[in-house]
Amino acid sequence: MSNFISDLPKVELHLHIEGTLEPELVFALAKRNGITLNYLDESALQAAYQFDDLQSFLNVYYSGMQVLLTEQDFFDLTWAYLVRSHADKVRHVEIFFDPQAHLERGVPMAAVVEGIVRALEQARQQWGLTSRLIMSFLRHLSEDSAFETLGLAEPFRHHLSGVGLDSAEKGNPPTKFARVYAAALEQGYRLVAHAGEEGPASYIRDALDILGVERIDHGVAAITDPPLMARLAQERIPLTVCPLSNLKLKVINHMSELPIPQFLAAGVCVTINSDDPAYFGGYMNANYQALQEGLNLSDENILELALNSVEACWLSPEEKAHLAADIRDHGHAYGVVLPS
Ligand SMILES: Nc1ncnc2[nH]cnc12
Ligand SMILES: [Zn+2]
Repeated sequence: MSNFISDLPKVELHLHIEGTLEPELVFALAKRNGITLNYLDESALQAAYQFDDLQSFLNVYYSGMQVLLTEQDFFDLTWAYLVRSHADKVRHVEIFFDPQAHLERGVPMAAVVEGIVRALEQARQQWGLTSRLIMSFLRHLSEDSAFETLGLAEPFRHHLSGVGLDSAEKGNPPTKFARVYAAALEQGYRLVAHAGEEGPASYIRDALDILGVERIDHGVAAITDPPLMARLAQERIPLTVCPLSNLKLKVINHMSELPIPQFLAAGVCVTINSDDPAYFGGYMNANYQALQEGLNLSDENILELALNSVEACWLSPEEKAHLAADIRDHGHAYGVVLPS
């Protein structure tokens, strides 16, 4: 691991907290909650992490999270992620959670949100690691279910910065959630959505034009649509790309295929993130490192990607300026300087 990457201050904008559930914690929580698992041990579970596409991953992801039942479980899950992220020099994180995947198992919204928020608050007090929380709707479920979830979130509204859209993309276009997004906007939520991961570039357009999102999660399919690329660059609409995820889910066959150099050259505000790091082979440092090696990126490119994440995040302008200065100082210490 290069020191330039490992010591670089980072911002993570695309992270599913349920996707940070490491095999070790699956077994510990199963034991605590009296749940019998279908796997003999941690290595047998890890061996199941071979995916052909997004759906094959989602099957394992939804099955794994069944060990999460109590507020303490969600605290422990989130805290374990924050410890790893702090070690990776992550200074700010915007976290997705999937309430419907817990509500349908009888876990109350309060246990989920309060457990996550307690860990986020502890990280802020202990390390100054800041965060935002984004409630994601599962796009394979109905519009009615998304509306019901939005209603159940009302008592926790003050903990939630935005809403997102995830799960199986193909066949579940953004248009299905147009009315839910309009209602969320009305309630003051910021809006993001997964689009153009396995789905077409037209889903990215629809997420922008019909849902009104300000940021696209993944968005790699934009590379197939030059006018869309020009628009993303012109409007500086951020893309939260997840390199190891794209590789593991076979969105690309090799890291050298990820269009990061093209996005940077076009002036798109592209960012690097870990998505579901327990399943895809690494957290933030591992994603930056695999990307630099696979694409022969310069340290200047890496610095630009880190600064893009600051631009794209939801901190205040003052907090952003402070973090960007720390990132530029880190570059200076290594002789890596970008025009401001
Ligand atoms: N990469 C991903 N795409 C869609 N839904 C997800 N849920 C968790 N990870 C996801
Ligand atoms: Zn994701």
